[in-house]
Amino acid sequence: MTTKISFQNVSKSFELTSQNAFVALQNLNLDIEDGEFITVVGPSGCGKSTAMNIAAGLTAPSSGQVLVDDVTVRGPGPERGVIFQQYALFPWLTVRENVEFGLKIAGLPKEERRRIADHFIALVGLTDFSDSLPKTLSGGMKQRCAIARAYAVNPKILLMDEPFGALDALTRVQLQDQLLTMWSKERRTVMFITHDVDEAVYLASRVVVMAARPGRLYKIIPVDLPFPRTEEVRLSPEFAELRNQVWRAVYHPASH
Ligand SMILES: Nc1ncnc2c1ncn2[C@@H]1O[C@H](COP(=O)(O)OP(=O)(O)OP(=O)(O)O)[C@@H](O)[C@H]1O
Repeated sequence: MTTKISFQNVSKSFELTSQNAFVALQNLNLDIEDGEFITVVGPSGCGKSTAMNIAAGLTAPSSGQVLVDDVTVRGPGPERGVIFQQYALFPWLTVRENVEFGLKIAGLPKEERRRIADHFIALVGLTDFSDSLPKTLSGGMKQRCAIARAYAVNPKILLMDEPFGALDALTRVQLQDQLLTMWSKERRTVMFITHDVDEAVYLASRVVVMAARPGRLYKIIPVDLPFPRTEEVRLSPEFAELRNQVWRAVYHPASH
């Protein structure tokens, strides 16, 4: 197995006053393997988004470094697709135009852009809405569009910060399944932040649990559940046991 993303002693402090700094992330060491799906959970303020933003190249670490394919991250790059909780679609572009956007920037010819966009729009189940504007879509549909757009440019890494956080429970479960289906076909490396312990266990091959004040890695819990993950897996005693284990690590870190 090869390491795709490597957090090496990554710390981040924010200056509050000239005398006072807040440590958002302390000495994070974490290797994510090529093609792995990891989820990151932890109490509010434990530095999950900070860690992801550093990997995305949107925030610089105060010390340490993140390597992607053995190269230090110094800014955003096309091999890393980022998806946030807020859909961040261009409101004046249709679903297809949104999905084609990155391909256009990359200079792909029109027919190829269209073929790739249509493929990913179909994968997320939005074919009938290809010509719709974002404002006419539900929250779940907007997020599907954002996922198709991120996938279309073929990033080897997907960094997802609570992408399903704003969605209702049913849409959320549907998008989890769609994401896993796409992941199993096109093995990207995924780092996925969530507050939802069930979601964390359902999606991941490893759950990374962080703790707060200062933000740090607390525990890594391997998820030895079979893929594809199905309703049967979700209802199994093994799933329940893992969920309890993650829950205890997140909410009662000192008690075990
Ligand atoms: N620009 C900033 N200036 C000062 N403090 C910041 C800044 N960005 C983040 N922080 C602080 O760093 C800590 C970690 O923030 P971060 O957003 O990474 O946490 P999180 O685990 O993603 O939280 P949540 O689950 O609530 O989204 C928080 O206490 C936050 O207030």
